[in-house]
Amino acid sequence: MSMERAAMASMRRMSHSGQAGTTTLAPGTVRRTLAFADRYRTTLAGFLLLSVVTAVLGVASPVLAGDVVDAITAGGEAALIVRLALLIAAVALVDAVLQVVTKWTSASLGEQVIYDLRTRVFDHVQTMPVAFFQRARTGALVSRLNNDVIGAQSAISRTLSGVVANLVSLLLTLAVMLATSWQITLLALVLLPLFLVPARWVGGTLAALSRERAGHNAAMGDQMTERFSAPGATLVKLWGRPAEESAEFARRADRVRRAGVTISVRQSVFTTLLTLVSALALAAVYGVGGLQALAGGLDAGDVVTMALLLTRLYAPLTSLANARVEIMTALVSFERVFEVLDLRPLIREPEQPTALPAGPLEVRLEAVRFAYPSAKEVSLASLEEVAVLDERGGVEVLHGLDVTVPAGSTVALVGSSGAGKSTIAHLLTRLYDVTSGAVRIGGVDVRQLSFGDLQRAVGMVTQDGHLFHDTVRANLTLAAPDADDAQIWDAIDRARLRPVIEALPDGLDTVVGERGYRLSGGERQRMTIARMLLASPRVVVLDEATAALDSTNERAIQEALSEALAGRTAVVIAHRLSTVREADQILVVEDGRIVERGTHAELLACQGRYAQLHRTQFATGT
Ligand SMILES: Nc1ncnc2c1ncn2[C@@H]1O[C@H](COP(=O)(O)OP(=O)(O)OP(=O)(O)O)[C@@H](O)[C@H]1O
Repeated sequence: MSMERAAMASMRRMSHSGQAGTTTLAPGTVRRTLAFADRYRTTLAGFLLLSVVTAVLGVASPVLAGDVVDAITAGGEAALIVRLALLIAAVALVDAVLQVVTKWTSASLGEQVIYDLRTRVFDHVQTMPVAFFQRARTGALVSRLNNDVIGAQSAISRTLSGVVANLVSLLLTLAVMLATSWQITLLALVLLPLFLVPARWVGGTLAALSRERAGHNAAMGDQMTERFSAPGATLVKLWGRPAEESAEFARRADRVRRAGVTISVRQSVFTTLLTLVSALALAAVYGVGGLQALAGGLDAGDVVTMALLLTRLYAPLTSLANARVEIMTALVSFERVFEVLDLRPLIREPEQPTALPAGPLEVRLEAVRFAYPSAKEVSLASLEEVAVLDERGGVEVLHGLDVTVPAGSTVALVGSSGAGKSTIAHLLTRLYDVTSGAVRIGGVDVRQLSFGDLQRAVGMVTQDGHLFHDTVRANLTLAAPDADDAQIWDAIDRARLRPVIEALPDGLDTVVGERGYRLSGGERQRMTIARMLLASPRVVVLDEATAALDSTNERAIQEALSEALAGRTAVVIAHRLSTVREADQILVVEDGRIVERGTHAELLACQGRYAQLHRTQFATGT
């Protein structure tokens, strides 16, 4: 590698040195990183062996070149010169092959580390409770999976192996140089501070600048994802201040532009300086070496060898000078990955799950008390992008509920906003676990069920009817992947959706959802009903839409639901009078307690809270 290229490579490494700075690592990070690296020890050992062989070949070539010059000046035999030339060619050939093998080894190692970390983080994040996703910023989470994982692999594939390879190359070069001419070697080393001082200074300032640039880029990314999502863009159109949004974006883009120019200029000044210093050192080698050769203290070949070796001295030195910053940066990435892997999921699957009984299932809440978990229990400050986590939480929202929903019957939950109805629904589906008491399905505590059994037994239909950016078929068969077209159309018919799906450009294969074909609110709701019908759970938890639907939609949904709930145990957060009237039992929830229970007629007769709600909330219902 030429000195200039080495300097450039070293600069590139420095400008990537993002977050190191003065950061201190969590205790144990180094130990854990080494423990993690241990699984790659065979590949690492192979890589290091290759590095040693490459280093030996690297010094062999200058020594052989010197021998050629000596053979010429000594007026020696032609056969020796040919032999030496062939040897140089052989060294170059072996070196070329080893370069490819080394690249292959380090690339496989690096990609393997990325693969291992990525799949581990993804699998782990999937086990996190809903509360975690409600708090973490998606951008921060995605960055953890992308940037930090790549940063962490560089700790192993580049830094760990790079440091050793550079050290081997440096020591070998120095040894041969010292053996050839200790005076010239000392001279080359005296020039070293000229190399190292600017290298460290620029390394430090570039790291700070890169950090600042990364921060602004991340902020721009966040602004774009938030503002350019359909709901965000709508909000800005309706209420936002586009001029201020633009100014804010332009301010950040400008900072990125300025940081970019400064980084480039500093990099180029530094590279030029390095090239200059190495050229000066080369001049010194030729000058001092030439004079020594004239005085008979050195062969001409040694001068050539020294000059060639000098080009191999500074590259590993510059890399090693910045190794600390690089290692710290990579370790910080590792630490950030470990931080996510260390989060213990709040909702865990039992090791020995209990099986559910066959047939219709009773749902029972026994002395259920519940407080939403605090941020500390479910989240990380760095993923919420706040300095410290919100300490609040833990306030009890359900205060000792006892409810029994007999198998096959429907219970309607009514009450004012914030009373705790959705919270009850979350507990039935184990999006959260009770703080005390128990939720039992078919007599089994939900915490004793396997996730698969619980998911198959309890189906929740939510208000928002979220659809993935995928085909109608994929969205419907989410919980029933084996369903055939006949079953899918049957569910669509029962959800009163056939005309809607038939009118779509590609029928069942039309892409809907986030960026696909838009369905209306009522149509989306019927999609979720069709999904539930296909999955056919024995218990249905339903959060009725609060939004007023037009009468056709309303009737279609009502008919679909009545059919869907028939024969199943159902807990419905009711917003429509018709649902409430048809329920076998109505529970009035207020302030986390059940204040009244009975049928529609019974509750109206007692002229309490339900009667009041009936007059206000359900007055306009059908
Ligand atoms: N994720 C959460 N973290 C902390 N507190 C929450 C969370 N979700 C809801 N709460 C609080 O729990 C209480 C009950 O809320 P819940 O959503 O169960 O009410 P609701 O009866 O379903 O209301 P609505 O009819 O408006 O949907 C409220 O005080 C609410 O602020």
